[in-house]
Amino acid sequence: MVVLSVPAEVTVILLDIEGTTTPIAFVKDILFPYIKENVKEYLQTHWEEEECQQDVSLLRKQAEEDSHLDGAVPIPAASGNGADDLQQMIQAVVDNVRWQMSLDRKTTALKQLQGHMWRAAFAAGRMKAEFFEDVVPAVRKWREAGMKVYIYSSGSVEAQKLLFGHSTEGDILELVDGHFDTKIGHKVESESYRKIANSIGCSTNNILFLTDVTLEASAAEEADVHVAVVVRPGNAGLTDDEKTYYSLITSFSELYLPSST
Ligand SMILES: CSCCC(=O)C(=O)COP(=O)(O)O
Ligand SMILES: [Mg+2]
Repeated sequence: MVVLSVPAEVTVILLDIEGTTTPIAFVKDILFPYIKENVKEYLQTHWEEEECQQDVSLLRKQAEEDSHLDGAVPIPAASGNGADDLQQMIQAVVDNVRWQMSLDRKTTALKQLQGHMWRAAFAAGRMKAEFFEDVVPAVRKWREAGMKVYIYSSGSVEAQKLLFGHSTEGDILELVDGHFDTKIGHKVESESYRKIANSIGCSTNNILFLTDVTLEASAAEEADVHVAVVVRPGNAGLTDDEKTYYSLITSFSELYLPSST
């Protein structure tokens, strides 16, 4: 087995979710279709609720920022003109959500609504989150060795907690010391990793970030974070240069902590 030694200065392991702890297929074949199929009904049922209105406001703001993009779907402001107007607005939100999802956009607005929609499905036991089989044993071992374990995903913190709280391995939320999402910044921007270190109270070089996306690895590395690229079944392929440049792991069990036995 290939072994990757974790530098002695590392005290925090920061984990991506999709493609790292969790198969991309679970996200693409279960989580995302649930949104596409249920978004209209969800909006119709919850429209009057404060939380839903906040989600729509954020989506409308995002739609304004996206107005220059090809195929962007605007969300009109409410005119208060009856049921037809409401149905048109709901349809605009549905079209906007589907358009963003067709591009796999990671906007905070989209991720916030998705998190709220998954809440009911997880709570009702209609979904259980999948984790690769090496994840839970490795995370337990790292924590026993004194490491802190944090999550940084484009999925909202609320969605992250749903996944860890309702997994095929049971409730594994207690294995995580904290969560970050795009509210701290986008994963392809190095400033986000400096802010994460600051929020945890450590230096960036105390962090090892595991991700499947080399653009994220590159941004983290620019901030002096240690990185390893995770190669899982179903992940996007890497170029030869990426394979040479980055430390690669195919399982969390390949990480060797000098402090552990
Ligand atoms: C944690 S919620 C489900 C996944 C998701 O919506 C997503 O965008 C995953 O992005 P990641 O940064 O974990 O690759
Ligand atoms: Mg990922």
